[in-house]
Amino acid sequence: MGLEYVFVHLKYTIPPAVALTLLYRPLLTKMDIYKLGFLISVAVISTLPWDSYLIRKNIWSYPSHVIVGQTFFKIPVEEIFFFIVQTYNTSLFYLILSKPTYQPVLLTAVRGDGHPNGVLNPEWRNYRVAGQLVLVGIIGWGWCMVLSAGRATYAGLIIIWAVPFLVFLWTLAYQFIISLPLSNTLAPIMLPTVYLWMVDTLALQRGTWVINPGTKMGVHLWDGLEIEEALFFLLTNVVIVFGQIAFDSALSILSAFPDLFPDSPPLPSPAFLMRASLMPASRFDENQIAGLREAVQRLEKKSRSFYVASSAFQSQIRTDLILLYSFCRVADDLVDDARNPTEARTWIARLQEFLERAYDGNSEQAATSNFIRTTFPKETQAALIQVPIKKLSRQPLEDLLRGFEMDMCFCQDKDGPILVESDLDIYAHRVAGTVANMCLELILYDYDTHVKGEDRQRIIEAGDRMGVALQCVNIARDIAVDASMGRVYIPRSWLKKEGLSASSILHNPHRPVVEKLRSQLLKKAFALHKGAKDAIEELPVEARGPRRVAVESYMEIGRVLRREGYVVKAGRATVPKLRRLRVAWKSLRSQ
Ligand SMILES: CC(C)=CCC/C(C)=C/CC/C(C)=C/CC/C(C)=C/[C@@H]1[C@@H](COP(=O)(O)OP(=O)(O)O)[C@]1(C)CC/C=C(\C)CC/C=C(\C)CCC=C(C)C
Repeated sequence: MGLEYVFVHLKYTIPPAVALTLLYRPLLTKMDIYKLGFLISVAVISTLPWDSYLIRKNIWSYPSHVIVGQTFFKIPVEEIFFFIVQTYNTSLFYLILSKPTYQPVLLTAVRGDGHPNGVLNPEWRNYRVAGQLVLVGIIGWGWCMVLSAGRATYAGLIIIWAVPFLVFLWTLAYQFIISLPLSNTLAPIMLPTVYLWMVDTLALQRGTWVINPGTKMGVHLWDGLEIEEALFFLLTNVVIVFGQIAFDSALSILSAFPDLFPDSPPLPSPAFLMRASLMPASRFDENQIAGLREAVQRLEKKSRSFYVASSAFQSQIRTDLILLYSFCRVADDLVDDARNPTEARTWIARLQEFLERAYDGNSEQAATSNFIRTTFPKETQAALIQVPIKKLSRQPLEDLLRGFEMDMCFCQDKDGPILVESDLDIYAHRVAGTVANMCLELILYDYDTHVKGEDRQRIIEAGDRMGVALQCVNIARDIAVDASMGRVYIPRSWLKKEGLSASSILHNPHRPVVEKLRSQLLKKAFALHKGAKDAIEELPVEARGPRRVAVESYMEIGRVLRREGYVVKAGRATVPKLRRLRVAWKSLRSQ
């Protein structure tokens, strides 16, 4: 009995596992644990018979003085632990590096000749087949090596065992494997591979495991690293990363095409995921994918805070929040960017009609889509068609439109609708409390939580107050921008106390006393934030960190505004990128 192999783990595989776990822990979701558990089980089950065969055939061996002696099917327990820890570490690399990527937009609808809706991206079919042919060719080559029963045997055995998994995973997820950035594919493969190559070099040199000279080629990648070992670690890491990608591809299909899978559960079974993966790409709705792309671009362009926050959410809720953002943004912009008050009112009336149709149980979805296509500008249509209306109640959307109507009052009356602080509360509730309400509805729906009755009401009310807090920060930030649009959201009663009127702000929004009013708005915002933030901890555990990121990234604008000499871009105080990332990280870690 020996502890040599145990020390390899204690020194080289467990420390990175601990470090990666600590790094990823704030973002770890039930779905990640499910994915990890599934892939580790597959790795162990599929490797056991192969490894056992290799040991029985004496292709590799473990001297008895380096292992503790406990074996399963002749495989030392340390070796079985290796399958687990390697799959775990490489998977965590992938999870960390792929987090910023919003994957559903990488799906591509593919149709060939003879499809009733016409040909679309036919070259993708060639990519799939070409990949399959190359991989099957490699398997054939591996068989020849094995059949030669000579020095290429071990290399051949590695190939005929690992590459069939790759054919399968390529077939399921070739679109993602091709389209994901290299930081999500090549990096999580190569970083652990090169590291394991170095560990393997040490282990072979120390004789922790030994390869039979008769079945290896004797070629070294570098001094001390047999080419077979290099190939083994490379291929196994490719299988692990492709396995993760195939999982994500299925989840993306589920979140991008809810109509194809209306019964999708929050944690779909492997069979359900397989059904999604095997959905032919000819059935993907390219308009839906284009709509998602538009929505993400809109979010990235218009709100850095919510864009950063969105990457902390997992697949389904991330998609729904992005679509909700897109709808709110488009509706707000239609009204704000109208050329005159009549046009703005027309947009509000049309949005109202959209709501009536969307919530009318007798109205066909196709008829609503048709109404949108004939009534709204092209670039806004997808945002309206794709808003996850089935998961949202009607009242907050109605109230949001009433909030936009309040904005219209500035056109009739220079003093506007915000006379006293309670008017500010009503306005902020309508344009932001409602948004918080809808975000919470989506979270509670997507995580399938059973928060009901008083508990649900308490969370929704806290969300409303948090929305009002965020809106106060928004108003404090935009005093000058709003004034340029003829709007003053600071209550007249506050202005009066400073001897001012709405006109004086419109005339000069940079006068020194404005800083005092800005502080007053921020004081209100932070008081509301303080009273509401604890309710975030009552949300489903995986939504807490990301929700904190969304709220805190926005409140950070308020913190920046409280400091003297803040940086202003396009008339607005901004939070520098590094600081935004620091806030996101801190919010994720605080429990
Ligand atoms: C992570 C992610 C993708 C989140 C999306 C959130 C979302 C749907 C935001 C919609 C934003 C929007 C365009 C609304 C229209 C009305 C409006 C302008 C509201 C103001 C937003 C600020 O956006 P921006 O700075 O881009 O606005 P302007 O350039 O000035 O036009 C608001 C300040 C409202 C934002 C309010 C929220 C997102 C609510 C957040 C609070 C919660 C979810 C509640 C937290 C939970 C508890 C239990 C306390």
